[in-house]
Amino acid sequence: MKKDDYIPLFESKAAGWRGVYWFYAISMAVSVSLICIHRVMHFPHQKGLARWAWIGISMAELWFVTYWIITQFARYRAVSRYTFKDRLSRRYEDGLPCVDIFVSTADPQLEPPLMVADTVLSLMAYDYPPEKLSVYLSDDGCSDLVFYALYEASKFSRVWLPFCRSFNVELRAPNAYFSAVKELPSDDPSLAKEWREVKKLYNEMEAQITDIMKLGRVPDHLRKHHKGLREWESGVSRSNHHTILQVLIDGRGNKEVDIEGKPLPMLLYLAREKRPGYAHNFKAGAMNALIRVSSRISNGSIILNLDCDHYSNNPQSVRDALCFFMDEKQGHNIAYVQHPQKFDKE
Ligand SMILES: O=c1ccn([C@@H]2O[C@H](COP(=O)(O)OP(=O)(O)O[C@H]3O[C@H](CO)[C@@H](O)[C@H](O)[C@H]3O)[C@@H](O)[C@H]2O)c(=O)[nH]1
Ligand SMILES: [Mn+2]
Repeated sequence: MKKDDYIPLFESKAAGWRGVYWFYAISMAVSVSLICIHRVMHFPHQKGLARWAWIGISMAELWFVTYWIITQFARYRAVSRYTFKDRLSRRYEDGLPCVDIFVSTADPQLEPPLMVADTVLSLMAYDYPPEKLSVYLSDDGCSDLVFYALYEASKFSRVWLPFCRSFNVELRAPNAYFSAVKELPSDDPSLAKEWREVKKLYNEMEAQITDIMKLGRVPDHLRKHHKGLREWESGVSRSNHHTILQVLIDGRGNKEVDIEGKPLPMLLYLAREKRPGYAHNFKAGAMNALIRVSSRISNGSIILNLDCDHYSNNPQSVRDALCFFMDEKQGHNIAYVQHPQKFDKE
């Protein structure tokens, strides 16, 4: 590409509402200056407690002002960023990089396995070539309940991914989708039929996972469903166990397909080895373990990291991030992209 031919994959524009920010910043700066003048004018000339109090108050104010100035560095030139995914697709659709997605969970009571399954499904359903996508779940709680939920999610993905694709579903976490779309979304008979079937299967999965949670264990008749559950037969406890690594969907060779015959992304479960007396370093330790494991399996050049309670509400998120990394001019300076977070109201 010649120098002048450069057409960016993203652009940054000054964020809106800058006038409000400058009004706030300037009025704050003026107020702070007035406080300083006031302090100097009221210096207590007599030694004693009043002077020490003056010194204490002035020091505290000085530190607050210093902290405030530092925080303004991140705010005074706020920008909004816009990506051009159509350009990304035109230039790189056949050469898109492999992406490894890391999700972490740590406690099936605090982070319900059904929620973990929803999050994982929203990631598997990204609008991205499935053979280039691998989803890894790290379970620091080392729970067979979580493993079973992931197994159910792997089965449900075979209908959920084609459904999202065919009807261009925006919210690809099934729970969020079915909470938002409570009635039949249109009178198109093919959509109506498929919607009912997919919702029925989702409700079955939900019931199955809710039942095992109530029971507190995976019952024997379900343990037969996946050989991975045998890993829990040898006295595994949360803080003392061997490594459990299970491939639920092996994306290699496009052997595993959805109900439309399209390949599925890879899906893996990892409970890293834990022994008493060793520091495991919480989420950071889990991410390190996933980097080591994924480097031997899919070794994607891009890593996307989410907590299990952060489902993806935009199927284009991976492509958005790639617009930053793959921009010919500015991409070399970018190592990290943070997506905005939204919080669902309870
Ligand atoms: O031993 C642990 C403890 C936690 N986690 C996971 O780490 C994530 C964050 O932990 P949590 O206790 O839920 O922290 P939050 O305050 O909810 O999360 C915020 O704060 C964390 C710590 O700064 C960041 O890592 C998160 O991305 C950020 O959303 C969750 O997915 C956990 O499952 C583990 O994998 N192993
Ligand atoms: Mn959390």
